[in-house]
Amino acid sequence: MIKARGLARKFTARGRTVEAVKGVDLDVAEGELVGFLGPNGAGKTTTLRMLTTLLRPTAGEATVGGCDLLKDPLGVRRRIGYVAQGGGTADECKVIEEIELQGQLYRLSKTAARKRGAELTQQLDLTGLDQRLTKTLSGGQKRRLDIALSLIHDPKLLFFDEPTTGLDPQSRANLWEHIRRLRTEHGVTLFLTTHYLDEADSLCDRILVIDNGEIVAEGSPDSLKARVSGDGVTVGVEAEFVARAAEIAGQLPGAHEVTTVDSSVSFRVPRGDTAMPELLRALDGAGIAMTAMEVRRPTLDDVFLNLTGRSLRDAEAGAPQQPEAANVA
Ligand SMILES: Nc1ncnc2c1ncn2[C@@H]1O[C@H](COP(=O)(O)OP(=O)(O)OP(=O)(O)O)[C@@H](O)[C@H]1O
Repeated sequence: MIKARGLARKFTARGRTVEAVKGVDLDVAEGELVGFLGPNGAGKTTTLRMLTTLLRPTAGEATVGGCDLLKDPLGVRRRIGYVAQGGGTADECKVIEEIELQGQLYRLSKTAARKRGAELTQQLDLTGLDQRLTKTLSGGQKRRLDIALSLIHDPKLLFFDEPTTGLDPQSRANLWEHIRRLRTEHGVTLFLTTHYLDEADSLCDRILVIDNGEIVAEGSPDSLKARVSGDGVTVGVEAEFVARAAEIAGQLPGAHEVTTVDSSVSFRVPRGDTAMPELLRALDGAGIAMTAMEVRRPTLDDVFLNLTGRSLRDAEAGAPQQPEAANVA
């Protein structure tokens, strides 16, 4: 569905050049739900705007929905839907007017737009809201309307920029369900950007981690977590046996970062669930009783920390500000 090679974009503002995206390669297969995760300013939106023809790359090439991005941008636009970060509805428009207008943009007749609009409003739990002004919708309803509008021409590939930014936890969970259903019930391939770790973790089959305009890791949430940091294990033993228990833990395959505090030993192993029985047996053999145990799966923040030396949250705080003016294509 998406194949990009060396996609890059520079911006020049006030004599300063920002390399927003530095030669990104990416592949998304039909039916995948792929997340583009990175802190503010990492280059997510710029990549998305290039892939959706809104911004011309300064280098690289891509095919999107089977069409060449540079040679056939119209073909790309016909095959994709795009939900922008802030949405695109006008406050004073009624829901039905937005749907009809969107249909017209894709050359649907008024009747066809209404028919498709009715299907989409039902699918996205917006039934009965046709006559409401969009400014009266809740954040979640507005976001679902943005999705409905992006699907009016029945695209099989949907780009979604920061789907749940600004939504309360309940609306976020509800929107995640709708996004999942787009894939499972309607066969839509989804490519979304997010800086929320839990969103990428819970929603996506595969995650591309981007930092400073470069992809620094890629994989399923579980494989990323397993590959980069391993599980954290803490076991409690009687204080007099701590040193010996630490020695035993350190001999487990792949064990690293072994530390002790009072009567507990902490370490990391590739798979905590399989290491625990082995550790239990070894401690038992040495006559040491385990008094407590805890296995913690690593988070995507551990992954980011391992890759970049910064936590994703710190990276957010230190994100560069966007210059005031730029030569947008
Ligand atoms: N029009 C522009 N002019 C100048 N610089 C820009 C422009 N658009 C983006 N940038 C810069 O390019 C870099 C990447 O920005 P981009 O918006 O792609 O990041 P992002 O990962 O989507 O961030 P966010 O999560 O905040 O949306 C940032 O340093 C940003 O300031």
